[in-house]
Amino acid sequence: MQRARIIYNPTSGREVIKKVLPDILQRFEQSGYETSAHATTSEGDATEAAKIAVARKFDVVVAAGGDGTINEVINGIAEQEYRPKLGIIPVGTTNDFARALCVPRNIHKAVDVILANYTTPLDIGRVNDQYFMNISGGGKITEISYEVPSKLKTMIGQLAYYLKGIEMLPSLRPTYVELEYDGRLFKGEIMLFLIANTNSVGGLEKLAPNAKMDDGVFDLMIIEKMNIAEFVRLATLAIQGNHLNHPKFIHTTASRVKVHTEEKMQLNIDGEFGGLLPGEFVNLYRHIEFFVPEDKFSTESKDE
Ligand SMILES: Nc1ncnc2c1ncn2[C@@H]1O[C@H](COP(=O)(O)OP(=O)(O)OP(=O)(O)O)[C@@H](O)[C@H]1O
Repeated sequence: MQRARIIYNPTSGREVIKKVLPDILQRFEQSGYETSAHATTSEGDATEAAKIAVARKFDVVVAAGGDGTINEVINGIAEQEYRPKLGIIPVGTTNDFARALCVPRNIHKAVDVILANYTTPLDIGRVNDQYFMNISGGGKITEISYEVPSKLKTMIGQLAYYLKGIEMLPSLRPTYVELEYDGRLFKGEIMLFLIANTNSVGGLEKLAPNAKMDDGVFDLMIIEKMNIAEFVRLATLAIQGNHLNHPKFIHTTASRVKVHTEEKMQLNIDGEFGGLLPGEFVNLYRHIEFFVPEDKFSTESKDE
């Protein structure tokens, strides 16, 4: 019998997961899984719970929460030799991973995806000793999201990020960086750089429209020094997907990126604070098997 471990964050999003957990457990049991659940207690606990699930050789781990929880679970699995298959139940404030994986935000439909039992191996990013699924980056603007208190996030959701973003804009300033990527070099002042593994970044689905999760490369985006008015204009273009030809927007792909900075620059990993740069980003090719909807993924992966 297959064994599944559900790691859920009871505080994610609007705290709905707690109420539906018995139903979810029952659905897994009815599908033939022996299932147990772990409620996370604090920051980092999902990583520990995932490591324990690996040690106990669970066949399937399900991460139920927002992007923060899913990132923590990935951090518990990615460095291990035995890696259970990973399912996602998105119940967070931001669910960029789920969007990238085409996993529905309806809890029962997300469970349907897992129980349909179709998986595909996807790339995972590593920077220094941390892992990310969606996006990493640095620059003054990326220091926004984790300054939003989590209470506020639960109350007003996504809007909190935008309000905080607007408030932070005047403090946006360029930083000098040196970026070495697949043997090439960029030197200069930038507003921010982003290293994306998926095309779903902070709800901007057209930011890296061609990013694929199983090609072994990141989309590297560099926004060169500009004034705030220009930056706001570029951000507006990005929402519509019309930013790619902007003269100060550099867009390329790379499987390895090394970043050096002279002044302190914070690293953002999947929307959370990830320590300070320098850093080396490595794409781990098709590293974890994810449950995904077959109709959205099967043709894509068969071609390659
Ligand atoms: N019991 C808990 N109480 C408080 N915080 C917790 C608890 N369990 C986990 N956390 C922390 O909450 C953080 C945010 O959770 P999560 O990402 O699941 O939800 P969210 O904040 O609603 O959504 P998102 O991160 O997508 O915005 C996690 O990174 C984790 O460190």
